[in-house]
Amino acid sequence: MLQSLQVLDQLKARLRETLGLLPLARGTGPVSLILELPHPLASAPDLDGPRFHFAHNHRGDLRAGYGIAGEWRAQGPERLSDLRRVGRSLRDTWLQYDPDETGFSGFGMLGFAATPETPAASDDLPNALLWLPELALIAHGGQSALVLTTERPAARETVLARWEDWLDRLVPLLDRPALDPLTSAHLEPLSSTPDRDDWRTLVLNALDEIENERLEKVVVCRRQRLQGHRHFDLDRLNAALSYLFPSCQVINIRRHAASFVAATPERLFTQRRDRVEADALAGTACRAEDSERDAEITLGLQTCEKNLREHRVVVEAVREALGQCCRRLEPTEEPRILQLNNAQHLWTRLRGELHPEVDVFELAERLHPTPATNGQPRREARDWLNVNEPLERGWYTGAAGIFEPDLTGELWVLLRCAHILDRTADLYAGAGIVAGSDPVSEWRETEHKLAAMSTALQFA
Ligand SMILES: C=C(O[C@@H]1C=C(C(=O)O)C=C[C@H]1O)C(=O)O
Repeated sequence: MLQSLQVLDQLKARLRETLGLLPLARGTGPVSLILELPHPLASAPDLDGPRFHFAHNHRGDLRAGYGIAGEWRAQGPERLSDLRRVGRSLRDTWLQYDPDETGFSGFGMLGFAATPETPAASDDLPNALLWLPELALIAHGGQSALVLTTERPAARETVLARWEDWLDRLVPLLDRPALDPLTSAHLEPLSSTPDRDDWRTLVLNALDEIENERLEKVVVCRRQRLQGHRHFDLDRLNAALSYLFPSCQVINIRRHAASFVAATPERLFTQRRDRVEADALAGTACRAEDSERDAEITLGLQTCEKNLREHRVVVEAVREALGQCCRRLEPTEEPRILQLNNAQHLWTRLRGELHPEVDVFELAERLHPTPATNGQPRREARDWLNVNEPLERGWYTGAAGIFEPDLTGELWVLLRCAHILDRTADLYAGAGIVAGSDPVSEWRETEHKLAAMSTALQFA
């Protein structure tokens, strides 16, 4: 506590010293002040109000945003080009002040629902959202910083008061001891949409489309509602997900009362300058406790014609999409295996060098949705799902991530996720259907995928 009070005093002093550098009264557009934190940051605390949180345990990366310095919403087929226009004007006007020479800059969140037409499920999450937080935390490579952002023009005294208030709320929580674990809780399974029988019909209908060559692959999904006996604690849930899924991106987005949470293994893409890397992840098998059995399952996945076909469809589509915005593509490697504690997947990484001016909005437009979560051909699969899937996906199979002021960044496919309010969690999972798929094993596959979130929820 004493330590955090000292840090608070130091940061406030640094804020007063450096605020004068910022041209708050001149021009328009955001301005960010980046202040180094004296200690490494292991987690980002929750504060009341809107927040987003991205944490990747294996990489040691953490980005969190609180409050709203700016936000832009869009919906419909032009949603990403509409947000791109906003992004471009941000790029031209967003000023960065990094007096501690951390090398970090301000950042924002870009996220969107599975389809451009999906109405917002409630006012929790709009269809597509570009969000600049007022306060942000970043930890990377053993270094951490805090970023304060405001729109210009702004009065110096008002900005100082607001930013000091953020520091008062956040800094005392930074060296809070880790939470003691709770006993694991029983979760009551409520309804599944579709239920088992309707799932069978849905998969058989999809197989008909495939047999009649109208579709090559389609990904169908279900929603499982779970009820806990205590309110789910989002900090504990983040910690449990990061521990159980250290190679996944743990995402937590809250605008109002409800939270959207995911621990996703699938990156839509990472863009750094003119380099891009994207994941093709499709083809799934379970894990086994016994290591010999587990190795057999892995081998089975690597040699299963149905899974390899399902995977190839995604690799080809991602490669084609990247080909439209890359001047050079690296040769495609053989699929490897991505192992999670509840499932293993066929995984291919694709890399390329982008044409100038390509940004996260264009990459998102070209790559999303991949056939890993939608199907092939893209348009036909989406139309078929619009008519046949008995639920709104909302942000499940949409994408979310971080964008930098130069409009590069990284987006993740929103899988292994739940929409959480108080004691109720709606979990989502899907499975790719290709010729040879079987409704019973595809249902089982969704159970394994749902287990990612339900296991962590027991400790939240
Ligand atoms: C659709 C989901 O996962 C996707 C589908 C996969 C498959 O069908 O094998 C594997 C990974 C993901 O791309 C999900 O987790 O809900």
